[in-house]
Amino acid sequence: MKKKVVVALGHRALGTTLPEQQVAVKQTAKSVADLVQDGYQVVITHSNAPQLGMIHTAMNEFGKNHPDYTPAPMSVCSAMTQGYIGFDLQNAIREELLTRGIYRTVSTVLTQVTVDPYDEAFYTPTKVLGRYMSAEDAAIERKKGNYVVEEPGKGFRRVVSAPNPVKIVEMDAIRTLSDADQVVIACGGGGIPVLEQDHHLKGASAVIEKDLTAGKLAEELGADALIILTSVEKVFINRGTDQEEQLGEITVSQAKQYMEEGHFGVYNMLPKFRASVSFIEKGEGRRAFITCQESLRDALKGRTGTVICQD
Ligand SMILES: Nc1ncnc2c1ncn2[C@@H]1O[C@H](COP(=O)(O)OP(=O)(O)O)[C@@H](O)[C@H]1O
Ligand SMILES: NC(=O)OP(=O)(O)O
Repeated sequence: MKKKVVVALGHRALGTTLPEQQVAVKQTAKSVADLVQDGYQVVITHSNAPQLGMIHTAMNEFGKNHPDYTPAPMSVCSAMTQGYIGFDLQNAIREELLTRGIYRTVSTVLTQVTVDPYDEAFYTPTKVLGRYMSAEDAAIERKKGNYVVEEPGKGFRRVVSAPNPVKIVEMDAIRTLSDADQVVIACGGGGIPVLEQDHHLKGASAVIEKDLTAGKLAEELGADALIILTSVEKVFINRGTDQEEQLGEITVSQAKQYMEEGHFGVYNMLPKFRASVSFIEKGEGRRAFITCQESLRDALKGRTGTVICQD
């Protein structure tokens, strides 16, 4: 039976603007095609914060002078990011696979993920989003009930809540496509956050941390490995000090110890460890890889990357 992997793509794999994205996905497609060629079943998820900021600004600010252009809530903009990224990504992967003589359907599943309305995150928004604003624009946002933070010397930015993922609504569809050996892009941007209200799913004004959803997706699929592709070949402990050290293969217990000791950025590297540890602890023989695209094949052969495995 083929091994199944969930690949979480970070900012570098996508770029930010459309021209950047169209270049970046070509390289990303090579990494994904390598995995397919090496015999893995691949399910992909990806970041979306810069794209969400851009789309939200376009939908809600530039339309002000056009009464026919109505604003769109964060959840709708999140759905747009899945389409905007999925379109380029699935076509780049399809093209790369065809170039290698591999015929495989690649599709993007518009995915919703439920969140808990009482999640603590709704009381303390942390996810920074969108363009830098002037103090005047920031005051207008505050009047609308939105949160903003000041980045000294740069300006103000929106911050939204980042609740934990609870349930992947379209999980059966993702599993069915993956079991049919198709390449699936799902849960983009951590999934469109929704609140379950009986039969109704109400979009939430939030952004789910994509690494946490990637871990949940890998758990639900019973994947053999969670691969988090980011901007570093290996993760550091004591980063930025003269004690700095790169992490190679470590156990879950070691990972937990480093997390407690505060070696990882709270909003960037820590979620990758939280996702990895949770995924590994919920099944047998699972591994999590944190590395960059260039090192992926070597990491899977045990030559590089930060690899977390069972104790
Ligand atoms: N201990 C650490 N080792 C390596 N990078 C770290 C560490 N702590 C924080 N980081 C930061 O995390 C970044 C990767 O996280 P993030 O930007 O969220 O990535 P991505 O978009 O790839 O998911 C690195 O570029 C680095 O700046
Ligand atoms: N949704 C999400 O976590 O996006 P980023 O990785 O771009 O922050």
